[in-house]
Amino acid sequence: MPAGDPSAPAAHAGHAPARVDKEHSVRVELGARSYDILIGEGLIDRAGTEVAARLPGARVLVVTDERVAKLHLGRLEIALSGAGIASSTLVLPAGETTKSFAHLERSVDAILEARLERGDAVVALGGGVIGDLAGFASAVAKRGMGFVQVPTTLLAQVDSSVGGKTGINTPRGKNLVGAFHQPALVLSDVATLDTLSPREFAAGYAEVVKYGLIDRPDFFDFLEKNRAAIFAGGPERAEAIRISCEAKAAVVAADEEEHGARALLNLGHTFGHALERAVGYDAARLVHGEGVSIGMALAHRFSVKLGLATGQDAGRVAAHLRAAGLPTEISAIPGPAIGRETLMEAIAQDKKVSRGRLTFILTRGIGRSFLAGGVDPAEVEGFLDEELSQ
Ligand SMILES: NC(=O)c1ccc[n+]([C@@H]2O[C@H](COP(=O)([O-])OP(=O)(O)OC[C@H]3O[C@@H](n4cnc5c(N)ncnc54)[C@H](O)[C@@H]3O)[C@@H](O)[C@H]2O)c1
Ligand SMILES: O=C(O)C(=O)C[C@@H](O)[C@H](O)[C@H](O)COP(=O)(O)O
Ligand SMILES: [Zn+2]
Repeated sequence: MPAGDPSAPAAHAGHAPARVDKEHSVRVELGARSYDILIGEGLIDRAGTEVAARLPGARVLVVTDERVAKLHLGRLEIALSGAGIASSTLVLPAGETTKSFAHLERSVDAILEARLERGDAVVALGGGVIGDLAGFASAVAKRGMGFVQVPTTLLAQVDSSVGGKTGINTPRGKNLVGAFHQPALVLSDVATLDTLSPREFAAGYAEVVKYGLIDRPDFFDFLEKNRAAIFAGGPERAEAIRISCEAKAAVVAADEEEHGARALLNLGHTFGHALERAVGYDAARLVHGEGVSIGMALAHRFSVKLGLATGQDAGRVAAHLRAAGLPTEISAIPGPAIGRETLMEAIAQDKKVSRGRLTFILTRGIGRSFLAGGVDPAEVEGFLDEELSQ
């Protein structure tokens, strides 16, 4: 259940992480816009040479948040200047509420103030909030300029830094304003995860589990066997990041702008995004990965209710998420109770709604998720009433 300050630093699981002896590289195949995802220890120190190799001559604006700036910005700035890259920096407040029009305006203004040209680049150093916001700023400033992701949360390393979805929230819903804009490089320094709070590490793990639940049952088995090692920072952590990136890269390569199969990556998000909006994006109550965890548990239980999946599979999924310290019930969210109408209103704004009809990602079992269009709102309401009465 969500509890405590999501940004309180602590070494998760209290273990000294084993060093990863191997780097991984995953390619996102998008023709002329293909790019590498580099995964390994200490990669931030190589950021200057890796950026210069892909964007020769570019100057950069680094966008980060206050927490990440204190922990990891210095090394990035040294790496950039060491490679002869001129940089300026914008430091924004940490947290989901930074994905706003106000901070988009600040970010674009910083790009213009630095007199960056279209061939220059924005470098996002941080979690998914900074990646989504800075990526969107780089998509709209000068109608699109260079963009590099240096993700520092597990969630960003396995999901948000890959695939080019950028955007901001509005009070009416999550990510309702945005653009597809692919990075030129994703540089995932897994050592940055050592400073992440246990709560934020667990939140990112929900998106890792998601890939197993979509269509990789073997990966779900791997996660069941290796969860403790992943949380302790062993080599299995980088392995799980690599497999997650491979899974996402394959989906994105097949359907970059979500005309079909990419929507499977939204497993758990129809409910999850509605919950995030319902709490006003208040991280003290719920962060994105926790919303996805509850949403995936709900999607499995909803599938059981519709006669599609077995209670045994839904139970196995919820048990794994709970063992990782993640919430699986709406009632686990602290604070005032959330009403069915609030959730239905948010669900009606979901971007997968087509001609007024709801689309959910449902499942026939672990690793057997599918897109279900035309879901009856009355079925959803009945299901939510059951869930909210518990
Ligand atoms: N674009 C996509 O495809 C995509 C995919 C998944 C999620 N998202 C979005 O990503 C966002 C969530 O991202 P997130 O979970 O990374 O949240 P976040 O960016 O808010 O980061 C979580 C917290 O961790 C702190 N932090 C970041 N790196 C740290 C580090 N190395 N050490 C210590 N603290 C650190 C941040 O300051 C913040 O307080 C949501 O807005 C979600 O909608 C986007
Ligand atoms: O990359 C995708 O596609 C995803 O759906 C990944 C999700 O984990 C992520 O939260 C994404 O931002 C959701 O996108 P949205 O289109 O539902 O806003
Ligand atoms: Zn997500």
